[in-house]
Amino acid sequence: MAAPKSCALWSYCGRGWSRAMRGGQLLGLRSSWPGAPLNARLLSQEKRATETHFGFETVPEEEKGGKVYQVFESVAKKYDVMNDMMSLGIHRVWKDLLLWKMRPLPGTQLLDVAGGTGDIAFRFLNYVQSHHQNKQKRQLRAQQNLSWEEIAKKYQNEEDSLGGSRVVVCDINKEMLKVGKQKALARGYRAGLAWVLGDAEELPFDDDKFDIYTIAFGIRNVTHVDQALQEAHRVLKPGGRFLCLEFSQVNNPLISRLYDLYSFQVIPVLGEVIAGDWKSYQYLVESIRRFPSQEEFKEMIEDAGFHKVTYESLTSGIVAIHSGFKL
Ligand SMILES: COc1cc(O)cc(C/C=C(\C)CC/C=C(\C)CC/C=C(\C)CC/C=C(\C)CC/C=C(\C)CC/C=C(\C)CC/C=C(\C)CC/C=C(\C)CC/C=C(\C)CCC=C(C)C)c1O
Ligand SMILES: C[S@@+](CC[C@H](N)C(=O)[O-])C[C@H]1O[C@@H](n2cnc3c(N)ncnc32)[C@H](O)[C@@H]1O
Repeated sequence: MAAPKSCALWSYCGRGWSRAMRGGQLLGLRSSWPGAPLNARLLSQEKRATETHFGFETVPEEEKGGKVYQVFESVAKKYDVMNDMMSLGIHRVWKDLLLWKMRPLPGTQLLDVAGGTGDIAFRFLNYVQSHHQNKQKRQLRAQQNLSWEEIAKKYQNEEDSLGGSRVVVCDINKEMLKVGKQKALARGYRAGLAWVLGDAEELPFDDDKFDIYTIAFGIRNVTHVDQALQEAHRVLKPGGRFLCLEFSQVNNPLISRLYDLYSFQVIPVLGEVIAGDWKSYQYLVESIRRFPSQEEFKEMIEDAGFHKVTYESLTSGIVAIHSGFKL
C-alpha cells in the first residue's frame, strides 16, 4: 500500500482542522505534526481521532469496514432490483454516461473498483466490443477480395472482438462478486473479464498497471477515502485516467427538499419491502449526506496526486462524475 503522501496529509493539517473534518469525517491524525494546530496536536497525543461515520452514526474507524461488509452481504441478492426501484432506472443512465465520458480505446485495461455486480464492467465490454466490430466491418468492406473463410475467421475469435481490452472487477464483498459472476454467466460474458476480491484501500495489483480506474457508488463506503484515492493513483499507468461516479450535493433548494423527503420517507420503506432490510437503506441515504461536496471531493482527488481534475453534476447534483489524470 502506498504510504500516504506527507505533503498531502500535511496540507490537510496545514489548512486547519476543518479541512481534516471534510465531509463530516474526522480524519485520524497518524502522528502529532509539528506544524499542526495545537488542538490537533493535543487530540493526536491524548486521544487519537480514530472515529469515522457510518451513515449518521459515529463509529470507531476499525468497525466501519465490517459494518459496510454486512450491508452489502445483506442486500447483494436484491441490489440490482433495488437500484431500479429507488432511481426509477435512472442509475442506468448515469452508468451509461460514465462509459460515454470514458470512451475507452481498443486495448484498454480497466480496473473497476467496488465493482459489485458488474454493471460498469458489462457496459465497458459492450462498448469496446461494438466499437471493435464496427471497425472490423468497415475494414472488411474495404477489402473486397477476402475469401469467405478469411472473413469468418475474423469474426470467430471472441478475444479479438474486444480488441485486446480487458476489465478487472475488484470488490471487497464475496456476495456482491458472486451475484456479478452469476450475471456474467447468464448474459454470456466470458472473455476479457476477471473478478478479484480486494480492498480499495490496499489494492492487490502492481504499480502503473491500468489505463483507466473506475469506482461507481463505492468510494462513499470506504473508511479511508484518501488511501483509496492514493491506491487508485498508484495502480494507474502514467497518463491513466481516474473516473468516479458517486452521489453528491444537490444545490437546488426545492429539489434538495424533495430529494430528502423521497430519500428518508420512501427509500428505507422500499428497502424493507423489497430487500427486507430497512437499516441498510437508511445507511445508504445517510451515507450520501455525509459524503463531501463536488468541490471538496475534487480537492481530495488533487491531494492524491491527480491532475486536470474536473467534475460533472448529473440530475441536479444527485450524482457527479469526477475525472482526473495521473501524469
Ligand atoms: C446499501 O447501499 C446501497 C444499496 C443499493 O441497493 C444500491 C446502492 C447504490 C445506489 C444506487 C446505484 C441508486 C440509489 C438511488 C437513489 C439514492 C435515489 C436517486 C433518486 C432519484 C433519481 C430521484 C430523486 C427524487 C427527487 C429529485 C425529487 C422527486 C421526489 C418525489 C417526486 C417524491 C417526493 C417524496 C415525498 C414528498 C416524500 C413523502 C411522500 C410519501 C412517503 C408518499 C409516497 C411517495 C412516493 C411513492 C413517491 C415516489 C416517487 C418516485 C418513485 C419518483 C422519483 C422521482 C424522480 C425519478 C424525479 C447502495 O449504495
Ligand atoms: C453501491 S455498490 C456499487 C457497485 C457497482 N460499482 C455499481 O455501480 O453498481 C458499493 C460496492 O462497494 C463495495 N465496497 C465497499 N467498501 C469497499 C472497499 N473498501 N473496497 C472495495 N470494495 C468496497 C461493496 O462491497 C459494494 O459492492
